[in-house]
Amino acid sequence: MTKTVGIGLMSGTSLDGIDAVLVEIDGMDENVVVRMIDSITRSYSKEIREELLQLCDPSSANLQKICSANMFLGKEFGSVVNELLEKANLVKEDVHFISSHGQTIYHQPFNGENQVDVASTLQIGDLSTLSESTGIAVVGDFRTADMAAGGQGAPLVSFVDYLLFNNPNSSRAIQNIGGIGNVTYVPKNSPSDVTQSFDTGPGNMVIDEIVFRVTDGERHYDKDGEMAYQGQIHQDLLTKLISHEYFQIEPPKTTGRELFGKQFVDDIFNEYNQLSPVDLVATVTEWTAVSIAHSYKQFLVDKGYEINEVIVGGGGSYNPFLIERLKHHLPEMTIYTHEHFHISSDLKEAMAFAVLGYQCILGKYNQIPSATGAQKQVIMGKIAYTQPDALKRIDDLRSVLQ
Ligand SMILES: Nc1ncnc2c1ncn2[C@@H]1O[C@H](COP(=O)(O)OP(=O)(O)OP(=O)(O)O)[C@@H](O)[C@H]1O
Ligand SMILES: CC(=O)N[C@H]1[C@@H]2OC[C@@H](O2)[C@@H](O)[C@@H]1O[C@H](C)C(=O)O
Repeated sequence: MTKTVGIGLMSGTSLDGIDAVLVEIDGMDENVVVRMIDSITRSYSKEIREELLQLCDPSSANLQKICSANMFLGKEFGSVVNELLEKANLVKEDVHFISSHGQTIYHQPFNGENQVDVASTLQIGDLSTLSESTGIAVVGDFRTADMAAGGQGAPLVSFVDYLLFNNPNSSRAIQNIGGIGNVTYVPKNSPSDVTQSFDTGPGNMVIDEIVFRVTDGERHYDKDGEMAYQGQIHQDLLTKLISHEYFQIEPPKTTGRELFGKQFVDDIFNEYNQLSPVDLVATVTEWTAVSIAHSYKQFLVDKGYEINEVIVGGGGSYNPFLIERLKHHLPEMTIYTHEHFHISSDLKEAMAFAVLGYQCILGKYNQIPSATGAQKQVIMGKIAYTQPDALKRIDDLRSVLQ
């Protein structure tokens, strides 16, 4: 093997499925270059999605099921990797490492009430199981290291956003619209320690849950914004949604299903049960666009941080209604999707995790404290292998590159 070959795995908060990308990587730190060779996406079946959704909610989660799902997902991730290798005509000996985000089932960025209830995060999908089922060394469980250094454990892709989008002439907001929305602000011509990052609020999470309920489980997202286009935005509901306390919190900040999950949608249905399904979908989609635009204004532009370009990624970038509304609310900025930069909006996070895992193996920092609120730089990730040849391939990589 002459080039470094890695696999990035992402299973995000939308719980739509597993993205796997095969990449070639050269250089490191600010000189890292990543090129996608192949990819696959495996959607979670309706049953698996429902099971995982239950584990994300403390009122329905069950300890035995969390324990089992951790091993189940390790195997499932392994089977996705093996399918990708087959598709690309490669064998395990051709790959140095896998880097896996894991499935977040709970994320608590702040300490709770008693001394045990500390800030914490849990991504499942056992690393040893994944390594054993593929024969390849695995890096995973990134978020805890950032939290151990006082960070919020997210957003982590900010490190890679900085490397990919830092530009001498343009200040950029790199906006992910997955289950949750998050932004990385990369001011023009700046070192990485001025990069800021935070979760802007809901991405598709609330839209998806509403679509699932109003279609009796037939659909789990608003494909191409079809429902939203047929609806009217309901001002009263929109005003209520925008007044959510999350939007007043100063960055760095992160959120998730704990705030914008089933309970949140229950409350909307209880109070606005007279609204038509399409009006509900139009209104929560508008809310996602408004929450992004307001966050930029409140936490960046009003503080003197100019934004010239917005580069949107994640599944929400395929919702034309959402993108139209974002353009409407941000008329002074040029809005692109990642495709404009020859990067797949869908697969960018999986690619980003491949880079984070690569840096970890090389003993290089892979996090930006100003983006997560950590007190210092750390190397995020844990490495697992179950066979000597898997270890040998990461040792070879280190001896060539370090
Ligand atoms: N054609 C489309 N039209 C509308 N929405 C779409 C389309 N394709 C994808 N989406 C939305 O994108 C979501 C998936 O986005 P993505 O895969 O970026 O999320 P994720 O990685 O799970 O989340 P996160 O980044 O929060 O961890 C789907 O659940 C759906 O709501
Ligand atoms: C705890 C957790 O899984 N957070 C996710 C989630 O999904 C989007 C947003 O909230 C972001 O903060 C983060 O993921 C991306 C990959 C990140 O860390 O950059």
